[in-house]
Amino acid sequence: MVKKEIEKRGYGSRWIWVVFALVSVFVAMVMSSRTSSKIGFFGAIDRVCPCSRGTPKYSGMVEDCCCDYETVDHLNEEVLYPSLQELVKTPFFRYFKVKLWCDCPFWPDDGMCRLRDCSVCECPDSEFPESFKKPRRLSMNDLVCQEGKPQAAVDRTLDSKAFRGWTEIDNPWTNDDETDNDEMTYVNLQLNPERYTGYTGPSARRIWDAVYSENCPKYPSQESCQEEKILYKLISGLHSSISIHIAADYLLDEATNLWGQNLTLLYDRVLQYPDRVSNLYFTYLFVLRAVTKAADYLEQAEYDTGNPNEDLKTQSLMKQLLYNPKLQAACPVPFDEAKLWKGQSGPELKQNIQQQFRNISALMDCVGCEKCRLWGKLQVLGLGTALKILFSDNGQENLGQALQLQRNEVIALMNLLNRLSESVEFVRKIGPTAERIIEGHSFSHITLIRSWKKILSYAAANLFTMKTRLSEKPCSWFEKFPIL
Ligand SMILES: Cc1cc2nc3c(=O)[nH]c(=O)nc-3n(C[C@H](O)[C@H](O)[C@H](O)COP(=O)(O)OP(=O)(O)OC[C@H]3O[C@@H](n4cnc5c(N)ncnc54)[C@H](O)[C@@H]3O)c2cc1C
Repeated sequence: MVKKEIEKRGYGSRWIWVVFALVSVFVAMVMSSRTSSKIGFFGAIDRVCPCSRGTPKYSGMVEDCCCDYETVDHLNEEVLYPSLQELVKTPFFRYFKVKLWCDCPFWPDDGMCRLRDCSVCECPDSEFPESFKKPRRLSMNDLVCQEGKPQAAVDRTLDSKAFRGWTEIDNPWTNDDETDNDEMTYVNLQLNPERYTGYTGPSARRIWDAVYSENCPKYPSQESCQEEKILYKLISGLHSSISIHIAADYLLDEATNLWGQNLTLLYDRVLQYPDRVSNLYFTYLFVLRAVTKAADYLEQAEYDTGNPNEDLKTQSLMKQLLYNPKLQAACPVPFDEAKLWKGQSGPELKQNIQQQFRNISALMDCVGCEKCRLWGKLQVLGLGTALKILFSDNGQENLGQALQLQRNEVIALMNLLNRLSESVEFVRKIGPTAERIIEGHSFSHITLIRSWKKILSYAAANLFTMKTRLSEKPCSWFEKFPIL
């Protein structure tokens, strides 16, 4: 009788639909979580329709610059990125002179100072030609010193060419005394790519906190003047670039030594904060402006490493880059430095900010991972060189007369520009895909879980009402269950 009554009222078929709907939601959830675990950080790129790009997220002028996002992307992809990739491989640009000691002036009692002894492991002089100025080869002790992480140690192997020194003039924006001394070592940058090293936790956090809170006035604050904002943006842009390199070359599986891209990290640390992306573009244009401003100086510099063929190639690559017609036409003045340090307080402000930047430079000696210290020092010196180029003419017409650069500064400057160019290219190429995957992924998860929870609580609370409503004249599922 009951069965007949159910059939007469049509409950049977309707309940089947309810069960079917619930099972579908469940299956969809399972499928989604499976897909996402397969997606993980990688591999999902093929699933995303390349046509659904929509309008670019970043458009218009890069803040405080004279060039828009689309132009930067285009110029970087077409001109700068390929040229810089070639340039940094040349013998002149691949060796960087650096003091790798952990010689922190701010917190001498930090436990990481145990790194100091390990970082300067002296090797027998007979291992290297005289001209190498005491380079040091990686020893087993070095590995022990990198907080147990071999990927954080710097490979000090050099090839058989060294170069002649340039003038040695101190950079007022940086802390290090760049003159040659026993503490300096030459590093082949090509053997030490900037990538994931496993350096994380309180030691890394302490450096960034010190950089931001102690040296960079908090931003955005209303009182911040233009120059202070610029210092903040330079540091933030550099920080974004470091994070992007970590994401682009990440140790996915330590057991199998598998390296690849970590899109979640890219999203979590950079992409989800549009200001960090725009600060990257700002820093890139700032450094590019310094390079183009010093074009005449850089063109005439001596790129002599004792290898005439390679040195000619370096000179020619530099010229191609500095006087590229596309660059000159599309973005002739990427950043206008003339508007800074104006007014009565200009000179004092400049001195203060110079001191702040010197502190940031000194903080690089506190970085508790050798490879991070290497790239941190190189890039801060690169920024210091850009600042020196942009702000050392004091309004003089002829920059060439006021400017004198060290070889190491030029190496740091061009390698920094290359790092930033790689980051801009990575964001352009991978950014939209990473955003779609991560945002779509979390959206589908959250939406499905919420729907599922709502259905269960709705069903529990309204079982009786639901039964009554189902017995009414059928209508659309959406009218019956507005929560869907
Ligand atoms: C000089 C230096 C070089 C390093 N180089 C490497 C390296 O080559 N390889 C490697 O694996 N690790 C490197 N590290 C460590 C790395 O930068 C991170 O500190 C580490 O991976 C831990 O990351 P986190 O998630 O705690 O956030 P962190 O990147 O440490 O950021 C700390 C805090 O700074 C803020 N922040 C983050 N990014 C920005 C930004 N772009 N602008 C403004 N604020 C920001 C956020 O509030 C964040 O919580 C380096 C660290 C330093 C200080």
